[in-house]
Formats: sequence, C-alpha cells, structure tokens
Amino acid sequence: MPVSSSLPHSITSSPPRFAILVAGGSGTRMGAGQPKQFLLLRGEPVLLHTLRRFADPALQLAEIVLVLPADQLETWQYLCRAYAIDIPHTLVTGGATRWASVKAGLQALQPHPQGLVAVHDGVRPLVSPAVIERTYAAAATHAAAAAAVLPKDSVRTLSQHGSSSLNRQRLRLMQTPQTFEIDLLRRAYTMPELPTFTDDATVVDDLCRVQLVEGDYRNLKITTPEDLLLAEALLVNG
Ligand SMILES: Nc1ccn([C@@H]2O[C@H](COP(=O)(O)OP(=O)(O)OP(=O)(O)O)[C@@H](O)[C@H]2O)c(=O)n1
Ligand SMILES: C[C@](O)(CO)[C@H](O)COP(=O)(O)O
Repeated sequence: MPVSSSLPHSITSSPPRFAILVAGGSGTRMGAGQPKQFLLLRGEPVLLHTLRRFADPALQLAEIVLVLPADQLETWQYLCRAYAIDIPHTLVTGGATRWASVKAGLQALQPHPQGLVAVHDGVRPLVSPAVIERTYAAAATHAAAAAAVLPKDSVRTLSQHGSSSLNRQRLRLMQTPQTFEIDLLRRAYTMPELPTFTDDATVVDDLCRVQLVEGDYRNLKITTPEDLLLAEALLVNG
C-alpha cells in the first residue's frame, strides 16, 4: 500500500498530524470467527468507518498508519478493492499485543521527527471529528492528551474481604484517540512492555502528565456482540 503524500495538509506553523489506527487484534471476545474490525456495520467493514472518520479533511492529517495482523493484510487489500477505498494510508503489520502494534505503527512514522500522533482503536468506528480534534488541540499544548468519559454506573473495588465503593466522580473511563507529541510517544515506547500497559496513556504516564479531554459515550469500543448492535443503532439514529 503506497505511503500517503496527498492527504490535505496545509503549510502552517502548526505541527504535522499523524494517526495510528491499531487493528492488529484477533477479536477473541467477539468470537465471530474473523477479526471484529472486518465485521460489517451498516454494510461496511468496521475499520472502513474508522478510517473515514480520520480522513475528514478538516482534521488535516499528514499520514494515517493502519496496523493489521500479519495474516489479514490480503483481506484488507481485498476489502480496499471491493469497497473502492481510496483513502491514502500506510499499511503495517502488528504484533502480539496492542502495545507491540502501536510500536510497529510508530516505526512506520520514523521519517517524521516532529509532530502530533493520535493512536486510535480501529474498532472505535463512531469517534467524532470533535473528539479527535480535542485530543490534537490538547496534545499541542500539553504534549499528551486522551479522551475519557465519566462512569455512568456505580463502581466497586474487590478485596479479600468483599468489595467497597469508589467515588466515581474521581474515575474516568479511558477512550481513544490518545494523542501525543511524536518524540514523547517514541521515548515511552522504548521502555519494555509491562502488563499494566492497557492503553497509551499508561505507557506515557512515567514521562508526562496526560491531559484528559471530553470523550463521547458514542465512541464505544466494539468488543462483544452487543457492541455491534449498539453501534448499528447509533449509526442509524445519529
Ligand atoms: N495485538 C493487538 C491487539 C489489539 N490490537 C488493537 O487494539 C484495539 C483494542 O483491542 P481489543 O478491543 O482488545 O481488540 P482484540 O485484541 O482484537 O480483542 P480481544 O481482546 O477480544 O481478542 C483493537 O482495535 C485491536 O485491533 C492490535 O492492534 N494488536
Ligand atoms: C485502549 C483502550 O481502548 C482504552 O479504553 C482499552 O484499554 C483497550 O483495551 P483492550 O483490553 O485491549 O480492549
């Protein structure tokens, strides 16, 4: 897949913007028999919806990197032909974990010493341009920013004695995009992988304070079968 050189990117003083869409997972919790990023949502692959959101010209991205499982590159190339996908992107093979896939995506952006990079789950197809823009804007000021929402349910923590409640006003549910100065994210991803790295904010935490910005409850991660039904309903009803 050719490297993009034609996404609209105006020559301004603002740093160039990149995006890594991680879609290197196998979707075990979905149990669909194929990776969930290729399941159809309103007749089109989940990943195509996500790619389109990032191709919004208003976002002015310089390059989109798409990370896929090694054994799914041909599937994606087939889908590109079948759905006439003409959005320029760079295709990269992922790793065994999300962390390894993000690292592979960063490798593809090696020629770019500076700029802002948004890391987004390929399986969050309903992300809005407003949320994406908020993370880039906050990262431009704070170096690290991530979308998050307040929990809507009560939350308890487990111990050997039972459970106790947590103050949910002090909790946030992390979403993507999570957006960073590219050199900061590169430095963070030189550290060895830890089991506590569940997102990019956890990888960066030791180097920089991550600014949280308002996410969106519609920006759901398609993880289990009911998420696909919810996403379908949200797409139909707006
Ligand atoms: N080795 C991996 C694992 C995950 N991901 C991506 O990270 C995002 C969030 O991961 P998750 O929802 O856990 O996806 P899967 O790993 O596919 O799902 P599961 O854990 O159910 O197998 C997804 O877009 C997924 O494709 C990735 O790029 N590479
Ligand atoms: C990155 C993430 O989507 C933020 O909520 C989440 O941590 C991914 O978790 P998963 O277990 O890989 O689905």
